[in-house]
Amino acid sequence: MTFTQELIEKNLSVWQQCLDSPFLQQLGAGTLDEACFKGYIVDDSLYLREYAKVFAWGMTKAEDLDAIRTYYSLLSFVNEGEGATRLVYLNRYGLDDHSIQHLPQRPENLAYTGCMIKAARDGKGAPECMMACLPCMVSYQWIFQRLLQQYPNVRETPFWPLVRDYTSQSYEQACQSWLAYTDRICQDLDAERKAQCSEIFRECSLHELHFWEMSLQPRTDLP
Ligand SMILES: Cc1ncc(CN)c(N)n1
Repeated sequence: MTFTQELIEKNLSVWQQCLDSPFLQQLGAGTLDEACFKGYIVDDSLYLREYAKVFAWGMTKAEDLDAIRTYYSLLSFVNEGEGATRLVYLNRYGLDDHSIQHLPQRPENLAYTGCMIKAARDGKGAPECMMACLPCMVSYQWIFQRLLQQYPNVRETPFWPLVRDYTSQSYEQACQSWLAYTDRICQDLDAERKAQCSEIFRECSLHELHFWEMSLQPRTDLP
Protein backbone atom coordinates (compact mmCIF):
# COMPACT_ATOMS: atom_id res chain seq x y z
CA MET A 1 0.00 0.00 0.00
CA THR A 2 1.40 3.44 -0.85
CA PHE A 3 1.58 6.25 1.71
CA THR A 4 -1.37 8.11 0.21
CA GLN A 5 -3.44 4.89 0.04
CA GLU A 6 -2.75 4.47 3.77
CA LEU A 7 -3.79 8.06 4.48
CA ILE A 8 -7.00 7.71 2.50
CA GLU A 9 -7.80 4.40 4.19
CA LYS A 10 -7.32 5.98 7.64
CA ASN A 11 -9.62 8.89 6.79
CA LEU A 12 -12.38 7.09 4.92
CA SER A 13 -14.68 7.13 7.93
CA VAL A 14 -14.47 10.95 7.99
CA TRP A 15 -15.09 11.16 4.23
CA GLN A 16 -18.05 8.79 4.65
CA GLN A 17 -19.45 11.18 7.30
CA CYS A 18 -19.09 13.99 4.76
CA LEU A 19 -21.03 11.95 2.19
CA ASP A 20 -23.70 11.17 4.80
CA SER A 21 -23.99 14.82 5.92
CA PRO A 22 -27.49 16.28 5.49
CA PHE A 23 -26.15 18.96 3.14
CA LEU A 24 -24.76 16.46 0.64
CA GLN A 25 -27.62 14.01 0.98
CA GLN A 26 -30.13 16.78 0.27
CA LEU A 27 -27.98 18.05 -2.59
CA GLY A 28 -27.94 14.54 -4.12
CA ALA A 29 -31.69 14.18 -3.72
CA GLY A 30 -32.25 17.64 -5.20
CA THR A 31 -34.10 18.83 -2.07
CA LEU A 32 -31.43 21.17 -0.71
CA ASP A 33 -32.68 24.67 0.08
CA GLU A 34 -31.02 26.95 -2.49
CA ALA A 35 -30.33 29.54 0.24
CA CYS A 36 -27.98 26.98 1.84
CA PHE A 37 -26.38 26.23 -1.51
CA LYS A 38 -25.91 29.94 -2.18
CA GLY A 39 -24.17 30.29 1.20
CA TYR A 40 -21.95 27.31 0.38
CA ILE A 41 -21.00 28.80 -3.00
CA VAL A 42 -20.08 32.13 -1.41
CA ASP A 43 -18.00 30.53 1.36
CA ASP A 44 -16.39 28.16 -1.09
CA SER A 45 -15.43 30.99 -3.44
CA LEU A 46 -13.73 32.71 -0.50
CA TYR A 47 -12.15 29.38 0.45
CA LEU A 48 -10.70 28.90 -3.05
CA ARG A 49 -9.16 32.38 -2.92
CA GLU A 50 -7.33 31.39 0.29
CA TYR A 51 -6.51 27.94 -1.12
CA ALA A 52 -4.38 29.60 -3.79
CA LYS A 53 -2.23 31.09 -1.01
CA VAL A 54 -1.29 27.60 0.21
CA PHE A 55 0.62 27.16 -3.06
CA ALA A 56 2.18 30.58 -2.77
CA TRP A 57 3.80 29.34 0.46
CA GLY A 58 4.59 26.01 -1.18
CA MET A 59 6.33 27.73 -4.11
CA THR A 60 8.70 29.62 -1.82
CA LYS A 61 10.02 26.26 -0.59
CA ALA A 62 10.00 24.35 -3.88
CA GLU A 63 13.26 22.52 -4.53
CA ASP A 64 12.53 21.44 -8.08
CA LEU A 65 10.31 22.11 -11.06
CA ASP A 66 8.20 19.03 -10.39
CA ALA A 67 6.81 20.70 -7.26
CA ILE A 68 6.08 23.91 -9.14
CA ARG A 69 4.39 22.03 -12.00
CA THR A 70 2.21 20.14 -9.54
CA TYR A 71 1.19 23.31 -7.69
CA TYR A 72 0.51 24.97 -11.02
CA SER A 73 -1.70 22.10 -12.20
CA LEU A 74 -3.66 22.16 -8.94
CA LEU A 75 -4.06 25.91 -9.10
CA SER A 76 -5.11 25.96 -12.72
CA PHE A 77 -7.70 23.24 -12.09
CA VAL A 78 -9.08 25.24 -9.19
CA ASN A 79 -9.11 28.48 -11.13
CA GLU A 80 -10.37 27.26 -14.52
CA GLY A 81 -12.63 24.46 -13.28
CA GLU A 82 -14.00 25.05 -9.81
CA GLY A 83 -13.67 28.82 -9.86
CA ALA A 84 -15.51 29.05 -13.19
CA THR A 85 -18.38 26.86 -11.96
CA ARG A 86 -18.73 28.93 -8.81
CA LEU A 87 -18.82 32.10 -10.86
CA VAL A 88 -21.75 30.75 -12.90
CA TYR A 89 -23.62 30.04 -9.66
CA LEU A 90 -22.71 33.45 -8.18
CA ASN A 91 -24.09 35.12 -11.31
CA ARG A 92 -27.28 33.07 -11.04
CA TYR A 93 -27.72 34.52 -7.54
CA GLY A 94 -27.06 38.09 -8.68
CA LEU A 95 -23.51 38.10 -7.27
CA ASP A 96 -20.02 38.07 -8.72
CA ASP A 97 -16.44 37.63 -7.53
CA HIS A 98 -16.01 41.32 -6.84
CA SER A 99 -19.18 41.74 -4.77
CA ILE A 100 -18.33 38.95 -2.30
CA GLN A 101 -14.69 39.74 -1.54
CA HIS A 102 -15.52 41.89 1.47
CA LEU A 103 -17.63 39.16 3.08
CA PRO A 104 -16.09 37.26 5.98
CA GLN A 105 -15.36 33.56 5.74
CA ARG A 106 -17.57 31.76 8.24
CA PRO A 107 -15.63 30.40 11.27
CA GLU A 108 -15.38 26.78 10.04
CA ASN A 109 -14.11 28.03 6.68
CA LEU A 110 -11.58 30.34 8.31
CA ALA A 111 -10.35 27.56 10.60
CA TYR A 112 -9.81 25.31 7.58
CA THR A 113 -7.89 27.78 5.43
CA GLY A 114 -5.86 28.85 8.49
CA CYS A 115 -4.84 25.23 9.04
CA MET A 116 -3.81 24.71 5.40
CA ILE A 117 -1.85 27.93 5.18
CA LYS A 118 -0.05 27.18 8.47
CA ALA A 119 0.90 23.69 7.26
CA ALA A 120 2.40 25.06 4.02
CA ARG A 121 4.02 28.09 5.72
CA ASP A 122 5.53 26.27 8.71
CA GLY A 123 6.18 22.91 7.05
CA LYS A 124 9.56 21.88 5.67
CA GLY A 125 8.49 21.58 2.06
CA ALA A 126 6.33 19.94 -0.59
CA PRO A 127 5.15 16.96 1.53
CA GLU A 128 3.45 19.25 4.08
CA CYS A 129 2.00 21.46 1.34
CA MET A 130 0.53 18.43 -0.47
CA MET A 131 -0.89 17.05 2.78
CA ALA A 132 -2.76 20.32 3.30
CA CYS A 133 -4.28 20.45 -0.18
CA LEU A 134 -4.92 16.79 -1.02
CA PRO A 135 -7.94 16.10 1.22
CA CYS A 136 -9.67 18.99 -0.53
CA MET A 137 -9.09 17.60 -4.02
CA VAL A 138 -9.27 13.87 -3.38
CA SER A 139 -12.12 13.76 -0.86
CA TYR A 140 -14.35 15.57 -3.38
CA GLN A 141 -13.56 12.96 -6.02
CA TRP A 142 -14.35 10.10 -3.59
CA ILE A 143 -17.50 11.77 -2.25
CA PHE A 144 -19.05 12.98 -5.50
CA GLN A 145 -18.47 9.69 -7.33
CA ARG A 146 -20.44 7.92 -4.61
CA LEU A 147 -23.07 10.65 -4.46
CA LEU A 148 -23.67 10.27 -8.20
CA GLN A 149 -24.02 6.48 -7.83
CA GLN A 150 -26.47 6.99 -4.97
CA TYR A 151 -28.43 9.78 -6.72
CA PRO A 152 -28.12 9.45 -10.53
CA ASN A 153 -30.99 11.94 -10.89
CA VAL A 154 -28.80 14.69 -9.45
CA ARG A 155 -28.11 15.28 -13.18
CA GLU A 156 -31.57 16.87 -13.42
CA THR A 157 -31.02 19.32 -10.53
CA PRO A 158 -29.44 22.80 -10.34
CA PHE A 159 -26.51 21.14 -8.53
CA TRP A 160 -25.36 19.04 -11.48
CA PRO A 161 -22.63 21.43 -12.78
CA LEU A 162 -20.94 21.16 -9.37
CA VAL A 163 -21.23 17.36 -9.20
CA ARG A 164 -20.08 17.04 -12.83
CA ASP A 165 -16.79 18.83 -12.06
CA TYR A 166 -15.74 16.15 -9.59
CA THR A 167 -17.01 13.06 -11.39
CA SER A 168 -15.30 13.58 -14.74
CA GLN A 169 -12.56 11.23 -15.95
CA SER A 170 -10.17 14.14 -16.31
CA TYR A 171 -10.65 15.02 -12.63
CA GLU A 172 -9.98 11.41 -11.64
CA GLN A 173 -6.79 11.36 -13.73
CA ALA A 174 -5.63 14.66 -12.22
CA CYS A 175 -6.19 13.29 -8.70
CA GLN A 176 -4.21 10.16 -9.59
CA SER A 177 -1.26 12.23 -10.77
CA TRP A 178 -1.33 14.47 -7.64
CA LEU A 179 -1.39 11.32 -5.49
CA ALA A 180 1.47 9.71 -7.45
CA TYR A 181 3.55 12.86 -7.07
CA THR A 182 2.86 12.90 -3.32
CA ASP A 183 3.89 9.26 -2.97
CA ARG A 184 7.16 10.00 -4.79
CA ILE A 185 8.11 12.92 -2.54
CA CYS A 186 7.09 11.14 0.65
CA GLN A 187 8.79 7.82 0.04
CA ASP A 188 12.05 8.69 1.82
CA LEU A 189 10.60 10.67 4.73
CA ASP A 190 11.49 9.49 8.21
CA ALA A 191 8.79 8.15 10.52
CA GLU A 192 8.46 11.37 12.49
CA ARG A 193 7.86 13.50 9.40
CA LYS A 194 5.43 10.94 7.99
CA ALA A 195 3.48 11.11 11.24
CA GLN A 196 3.36 14.91 11.00
CA CYS A 197 2.16 14.66 7.41
CA SER A 198 -0.48 12.16 8.41
CA GLU A 199 -1.70 14.56 11.11
CA ILE A 200 -2.09 17.42 8.60
CA PHE A 201 -4.06 15.15 6.27
CA ARG A 202 -6.29 14.10 9.17
CA GLU A 203 -6.91 17.67 10.35
CA CYS A 204 -7.80 18.82 6.85
CA SER A 205 -10.17 15.87 6.38
CA LEU A 206 -11.94 16.87 9.59
CA HIS A 207 -12.13 20.47 8.38
CA GLU A 208 -13.84 19.16 5.23
CA LEU A 209 -16.51 17.59 7.42
CA HIS A 210 -16.98 20.80 9.41
CA PHE A 211 -17.32 22.76 6.18
CA TRP A 212 -20.19 20.51 5.01
CA GLU A 213 -21.85 20.80 8.42
CA MET A 214 -21.50 24.60 8.35
CA SER A 215 -23.08 24.73 4.90
CA LEU A 216 -26.40 23.35 6.12
CA GLN A 217 -27.08 26.81 7.57
CA PRO A 218 -27.64 29.64 5.08
CA ARG A 219 -25.50 32.77 5.36
CA THR A 220 -27.45 35.64 6.86
CA ASP A 221 -25.48 38.47 5.20
CA LEU A 222 -26.34 37.92 1.53
CA PRO A 223 -28.70 40.06 -0.55
C1 LIG B 1 -14.01 23.33 1.18
C2 LIG B 1 -13.67 22.70 -0.12
N1 LIG B 1 -13.06 21.49 -0.13
C3 LIG B 1 -12.75 20.92 -1.35
C4 LIG B 1 -13.02 21.55 -2.53
C5 LIG B 1 -12.67 20.86 -3.83
N2 LIG B 1 -11.46 21.31 -4.34
C6 LIG B 1 -13.62 22.76 -2.46
N3 LIG B 1 -13.93 23.44 -3.58
N4 LIG B 1 -13.97 23.34 -1.25
